[in-house]
Amino acid sequence: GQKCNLAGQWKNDLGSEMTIDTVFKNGTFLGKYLTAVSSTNKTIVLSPLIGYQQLTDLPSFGFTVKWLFSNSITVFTGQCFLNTSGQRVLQTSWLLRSETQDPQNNWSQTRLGYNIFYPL
Ligand SMILES: CC(=O)N1C(=O)N[C@@H]2[C@H](CCCCC(=O)O)SC[C@@H]21
Repeated sequence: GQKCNLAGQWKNDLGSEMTIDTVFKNGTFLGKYLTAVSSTNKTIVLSPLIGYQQLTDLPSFGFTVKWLFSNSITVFTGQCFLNTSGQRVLQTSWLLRSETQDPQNNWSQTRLGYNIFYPL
């Protein structure tokens, strides 16, 4: 059985909220991401995500968010754990890739971070 499924609503310490809709039998899932922070000055809007999780007890996963308010993409990867109280926790790393018109700026367009998500 699946101890730590990704389906449901999640929040991280930045205050961003994520909803993972149905996890299909092959581990694919769809969802939505409402970020609380942005590297742009654009108005933040709910953005779609697509991902895969393994179908093990404490699954590894990956997903991609296509931001609808900025020309950038974030890819997340991580694993689902249970804390000592049996609560699900998502330990993640991410890469935020921004777009630049000038290839000379390519070196500076990828941000890396780590973040933990808790069930909402
Ligand atoms: C979980 C976490 O750390 N993050 C989160 O919840 N929001 C920020 C970034 C939002 C990017 C918005 C689009 C843009 O600024 O181009 S994705 C990684 C980071």
